[in-house]
Amino acid sequence: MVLEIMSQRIRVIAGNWKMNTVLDEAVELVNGLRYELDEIDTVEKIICPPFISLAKIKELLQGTSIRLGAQDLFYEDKGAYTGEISGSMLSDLCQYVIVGHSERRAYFNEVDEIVNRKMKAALRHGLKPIMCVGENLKQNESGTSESVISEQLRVGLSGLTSSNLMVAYEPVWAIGTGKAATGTYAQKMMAFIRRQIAEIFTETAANELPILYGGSVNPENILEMLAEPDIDGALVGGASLKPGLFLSIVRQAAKSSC
Ligand SMILES: O=C(CO)COP(=O)(O)O
Repeated sequence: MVLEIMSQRIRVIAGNWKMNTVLDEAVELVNGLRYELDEIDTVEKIICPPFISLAKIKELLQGTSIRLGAQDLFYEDKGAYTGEISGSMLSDLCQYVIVGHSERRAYFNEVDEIVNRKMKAALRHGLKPIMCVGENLKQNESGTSESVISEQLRVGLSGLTSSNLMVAYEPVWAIGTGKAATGTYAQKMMAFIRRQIAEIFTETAANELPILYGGSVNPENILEMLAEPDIDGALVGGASLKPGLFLSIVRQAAKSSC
């Protein structure tokens, strides 16, 4: 029964380029990836470049199976919010948007209430949000990981009219450190996340919703992650900037598809 439900979820590998690549470099990176990535059809492949490259990359990806995502959005639709980018601006450029990444929570004071407003804005504009949750090192060491994540989910997902989204579990201590969580630990946390989602939405929604692991994912550890029943894919940072590494991760994910 569990296996049957699992097989209904798709494999997803998303690349979060963060604040890397000027336009020319972004074009070069996409050109180095798109033909080979396009051929892999059992994985949902998403790249999330900086805002300024989205329009150009949209053109380069036209007619391919590679999806485009933004790294953030603002919760208002338009107006006097200097520097911000709204869901309405993104909706004809990309299909996905990362919301509540731990770097935004840490450096830009994005509290759960803001994450929630951004989730609503994304859904309002037909974008599929990838909502990030995860504990930091201190919370991990003090044994409060589950309560931290539970609160992030409860507030972040409150009042949503749709569960057409993904969740990324990214333990902050594993991001950019080269120290990925073990598959066993990530599975434990992600099974917990799925149970929380069942309570917030429904059992069916929880079974259908892809949950991705993020934090030092590379070609060496991707299979360990994907062998776990509640890990449907990965949100990849550093390794998504290297075409060879990203392709290797996606290829392995394709082989591990049910
Ligand atoms: O933050 C991440 C993806 O959103 C993970 O980054 P790294 O893969 O570089 O650890």
